[in-house]
Amino acid sequence: MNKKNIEDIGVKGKKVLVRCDFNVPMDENKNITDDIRIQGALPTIKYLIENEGKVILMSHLGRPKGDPNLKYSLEPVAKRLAELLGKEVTFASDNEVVGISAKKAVSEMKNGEVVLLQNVRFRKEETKNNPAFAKELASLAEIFVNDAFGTAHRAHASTAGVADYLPCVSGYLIQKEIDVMGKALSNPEKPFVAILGGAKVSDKMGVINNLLEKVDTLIIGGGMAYTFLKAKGYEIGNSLLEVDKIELSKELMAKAEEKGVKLLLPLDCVAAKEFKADAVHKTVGVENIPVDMMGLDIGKESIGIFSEAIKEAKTIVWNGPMGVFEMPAFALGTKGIAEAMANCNGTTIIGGGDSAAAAEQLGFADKMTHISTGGGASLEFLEGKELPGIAVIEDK
Ligand SMILES: Nc1ncnc2c1ncn2[C@@H]1O[C@H](COP(=O)(O)OP(=O)(O)OP(=O)(O)O)[C@@H](O)[C@H]1O
Ligand SMILES: O=C(O)[C@H](O)COP(=O)(O)O
Repeated sequence: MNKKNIEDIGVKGKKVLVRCDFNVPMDENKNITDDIRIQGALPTIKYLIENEGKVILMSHLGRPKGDPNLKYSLEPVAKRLAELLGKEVTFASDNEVVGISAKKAVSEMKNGEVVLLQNVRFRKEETKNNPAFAKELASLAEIFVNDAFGTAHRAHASTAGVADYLPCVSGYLIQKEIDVMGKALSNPEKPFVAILGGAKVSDKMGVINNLLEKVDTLIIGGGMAYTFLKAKGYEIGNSLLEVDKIELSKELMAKAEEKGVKLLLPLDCVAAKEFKADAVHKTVGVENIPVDMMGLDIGKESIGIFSEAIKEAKTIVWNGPMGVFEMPAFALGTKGIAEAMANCNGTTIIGGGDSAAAAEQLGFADKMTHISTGGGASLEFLEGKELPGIAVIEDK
């Protein structure tokens, strides 16, 4: 993708407004439980500091729905960021985001200093992409850097609207995300294998449809596999089923055949009586799922077949866990796939969300080529959609 980035624009002495995605998980005591998105923003922030820009950061956190609810304050992020940078980060706590303290902090900034604004979703106008709010944000700065890949699928005031009033370039995080995933989609080294899992077929329809145009092998596991198995005529007991997607599953299987894409579905599964961590369970062939049980993970045979396909691949994209990995009894399938990816020689890309969390939790994260910081955004990217936060970045 031929977009301008921060190196294409002079930042020395300039006020630079940077949209990050600091939407990080926190526990009830407001401790950040995973700071991967803050870490992901550091290269851009460090570049701007080193090149003597005045760095004004903004982000959303959670969904406060336009109310200044302090449960969603970005103050803990300012603290963590300061620790990671080893440098003071001034937090402008105005509930109206662009308020007295933000304006004062920005007007007093020296080159290389960092200010973080309050959660942009404290303003109702943010998610409506209101031009007046976008203009207010833009009035703080001279350059807009979008580095919020995780929010690039939202056309909001701070992700897209602000670009109507300021020159807009990308940060390193967005650039890396679009470079790695863009290359996998447009010019993948073959064989190209995609693995899709997670709960719902409906969430991934567009992704399956787009990837069928590009991959050599498509592996489908997780809860969504049962709708495909049902479409093939298997009885799936109490497993997850989207009845209204059975026809579509048939169409997608027909498309795979027509395109010469090898479609792999589970051959066996770990079936349980209940959706519970300590539920009675056993491994059965998919043709033998008892009527009173539900498939909560792929079985060993499936792990073996899927791993073989991964071993041969040169490009692998994975989105969605193979089973209910949050419960140890049903995490082996997801672990097996993560392990096969970690040990293969190809380019390995994890499309964010739950699969990224699973790879992290299971200890394979540092063995992957790229783990996207976007959940919904990476899905839309894999669907082949143009993301509004990327569309606004100026072309080279
Ligand atoms: N066989 C199954 N039955 C029921 N739930 C399942 C099954 N397999 C996986 N899941 C659940 O699917 C959920 C993940 O689904 P989701 O579609 O959100 O994945 P994801 O695409 O990785 O996440 P995101 O959309 O955030 O990127 C997990 O919580 C997991 O427990
Ligand atoms: O976590 C995410 O996927 C992004 O930060 C976007 O958040 P949203 O779904 O609340 O817009």
